[in-house]
Amino acid sequence: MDRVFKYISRYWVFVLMAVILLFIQAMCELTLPDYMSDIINTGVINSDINFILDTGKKMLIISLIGTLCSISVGYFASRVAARTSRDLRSDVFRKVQSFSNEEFDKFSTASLITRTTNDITQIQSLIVMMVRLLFYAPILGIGGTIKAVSSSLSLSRMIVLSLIVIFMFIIFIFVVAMPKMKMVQTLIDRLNLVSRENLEGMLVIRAFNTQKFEAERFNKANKELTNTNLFVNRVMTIMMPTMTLIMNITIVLIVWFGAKQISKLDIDIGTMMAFMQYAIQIISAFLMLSVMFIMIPRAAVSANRIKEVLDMKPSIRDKKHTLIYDENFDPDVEFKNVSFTYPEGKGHVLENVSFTAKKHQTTAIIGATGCGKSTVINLLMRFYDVSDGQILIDGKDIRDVDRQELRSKIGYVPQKSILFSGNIRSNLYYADKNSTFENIQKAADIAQATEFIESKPETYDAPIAQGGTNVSGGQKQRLSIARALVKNAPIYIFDDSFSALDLNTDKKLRAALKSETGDSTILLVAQRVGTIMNADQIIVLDKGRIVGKGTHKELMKNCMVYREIALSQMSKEELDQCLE
Ligand SMILES: Nc1ncnc2c1ncn2[C@@H]1O[C@H](COP(=O)(O)OP(=O)(O)OP(=O)(O)O)[C@@H](O)[C@H]1O
Repeated sequence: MDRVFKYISRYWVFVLMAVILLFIQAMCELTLPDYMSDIINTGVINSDINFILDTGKKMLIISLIGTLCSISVGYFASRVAARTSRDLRSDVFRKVQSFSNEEFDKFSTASLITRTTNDITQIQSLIVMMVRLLFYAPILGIGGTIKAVSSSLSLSRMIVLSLIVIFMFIIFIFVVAMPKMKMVQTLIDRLNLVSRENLEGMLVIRAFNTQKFEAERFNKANKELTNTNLFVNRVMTIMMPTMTLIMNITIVLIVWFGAKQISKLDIDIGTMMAFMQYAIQIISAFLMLSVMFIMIPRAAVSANRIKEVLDMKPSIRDKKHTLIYDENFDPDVEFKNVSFTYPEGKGHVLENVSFTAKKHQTTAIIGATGCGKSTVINLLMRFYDVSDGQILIDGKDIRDVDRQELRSKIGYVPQKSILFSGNIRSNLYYADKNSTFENIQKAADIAQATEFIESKPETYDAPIAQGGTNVSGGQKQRLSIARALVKNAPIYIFDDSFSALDLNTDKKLRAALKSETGDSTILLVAQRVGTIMNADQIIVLDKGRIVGKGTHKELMKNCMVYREIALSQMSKEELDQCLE
């Protein structure tokens, strides 16, 4: 919670205003019973209507001031809470953006969403309560106690008794409900996770007819959350009526003992009436504090979850003094004895990988699934850092270079094409918002996307749905290739980016790429031999090790793994034909 208090302290002026107003409000509340006592003792007993009306007017004005203060406090409390949660949300968002893949692997996406939304809402509700009650309740409670004791010490014992009972009851509630309250956020995480998987995997779920299984999975998560919430709410539901009951019993006891004292002429009726109101104020103050202290642990769990995100040190960070590439940038990429193990993984995924991808050349990487092709790309993009060895670009270790600078030199097409909601134009300008439309058109041309873009009535303004669900897999790939090409980067990475293209488009695209991006270094990961066989250099990976390096012809002669892959996809005659 201390982290949250730091955020709140930015708005100390509003908090101070609220505290001043709360003080005035509490003072107003505390003086009202005195006037009530005067009305009874002087006005009612002496049948003095004018006194009753005058005092009534004063009470009305005091009530009005109290109400105005209360409204203003509500305004300040909401302002502090809303601004604090806005700051928290943007800091969490910014932090998450700085995460490398390692941190994403640690927190699930569902959990990060719950932390940014639901957890911060919990804190926001607590802040509103805290600003309103944390100062008000003690002022009211202490003020009420002073007034009650000074009006009747003997009746004050009733209040002490009642507070002891309430205190024990609250401890009971605390012990019973707290463990469940703390579980709620984790259960929301779980429900989010199942919902996300269900919505994202809807097609697979339908294809495999697993709706029933998924419904059961969802119901289980939903039921657990509902039951926990129900339990907590039931406990909270019995809390208020029980408290009211205790308060009413206290009032009855005050009236009973008070009546006896009135008959003995120890106190007058007005004092007893005022005392009753003080008792209500003291008990209410106690109730307000208890409700707040019950809310605090749940919000503390949320605050802790947010702190975990904010305190997470990204495993990949730029060095204090980073290098910048100059205008003589040489886009040669060199892997020098690179080995890599995933943070949560066991054993090397890449072992002693060394090769150089030269400018003006296409370097292809091929190998069986899971052999480490995408890992090579992930390391080059610095989504992860190498465990051993070095990756050099322009002769500089990429760990010494500013990450933004590094990535500005690379046009990257990921294995899974990702488009953003908007339209085709906004997705292509995503790479460079200052690009010219001619450049955009050229990129679309190279990516073989022009034909399908222009077949749409809105052409470049054709809408793209969230996740690019309203275009085909091949069209999505072409748009994401075009987006990378808009950058006019000195290095291009295509991570299995042609897999959804038909062979003809694949061929045309590669030809256009070669003629238009001739000066760049191209790294091409592929599963299809047809896609890479004309590359200047082919790296063959097998279980994270390089087992072959050379041109298609050379590898067909001297690399068994490559030959097996090639022959499993095409006949020898076809392969020879393709090369001619
Ligand atoms: N985030 C991760 N954490 C732990 N292990 C991982 C992670 N990502 C990949 N791996 C493992 O690393 C190995 C190499 O994965 P990689 O994605 O590089 O293979 P690939 O050759 O690109 O496969 P494909 O052709 O199927 O895309 C695999 O065994 C995979 O299970």
